Amino acid sequence: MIGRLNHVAIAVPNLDAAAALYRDTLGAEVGPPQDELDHGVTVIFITLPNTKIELLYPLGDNSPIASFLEKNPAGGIHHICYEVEDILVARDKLKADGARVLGTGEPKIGAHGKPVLFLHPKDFTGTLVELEQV
Ligand SMILES: CC[C@@H](C(=O)O)C(=O)SCCNC(=O)CCNC(=O)[C@H](O)C(C)(C)COP(=O)(O)OP(=O)(O)OC[C@H]1O[C@@H](n2cnc3c(N)ncnc32)[C@H](O)[C@@H]1OP(=O)(O)O
Ligand SMILES: [Co+2]
Repeated sequence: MIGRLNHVAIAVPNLDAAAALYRDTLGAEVGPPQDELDHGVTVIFITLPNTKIELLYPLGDNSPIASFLEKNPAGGIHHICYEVEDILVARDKLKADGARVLGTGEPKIGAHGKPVLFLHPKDFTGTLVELEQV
């Protein structure tokens, strides 16, 4: 059901410092910051030859990454995002198999303008999974 790896997201305590590390030290193609109010994060995408890295920084009072950064003050890998062809078909199959879909259970529009959903990390070997319809 899942397709390509769309991105690996890393929560960071300092977005500018993380962007500089990827641009200047690692020589990667680093995009501009995007505020995603609906998701409570500011993101920067880093384009690699075979996938993307999504740097995440909290935005607003109820950011879903706030407690993650409290527990991991230096930052860390927050989620992985897999592409799916039909997010509702994928959601319904996963729910039928017992997986917990986070939030309202309805897709939201993600940073690429496409529908996304999140799956509980406890149901996926301790890894928060994002699905993005492509
Ligand atoms: C920019 C848009 C979009 C895109 O297009 O790419 C994005 O990527 S937005 C990214 C931010 N959005 C989200 O993460 C939404 C989904 N996340 C959530 O709903 C919550 O973060 C969460 C996963 C339900 C966790 O909520 P939280 O309040 O932090 O709960 P707990 O601290 O109580 O955690 C419960 C339990 O789960 C473990 N946990 C939490 N986060 C992660 C994680 N990222 N990876 C692995 N495990 C995680 C946490 O440690 C707790 O475990 P126990 O202590 O053992 O109970
Ligand atoms: Co993401």
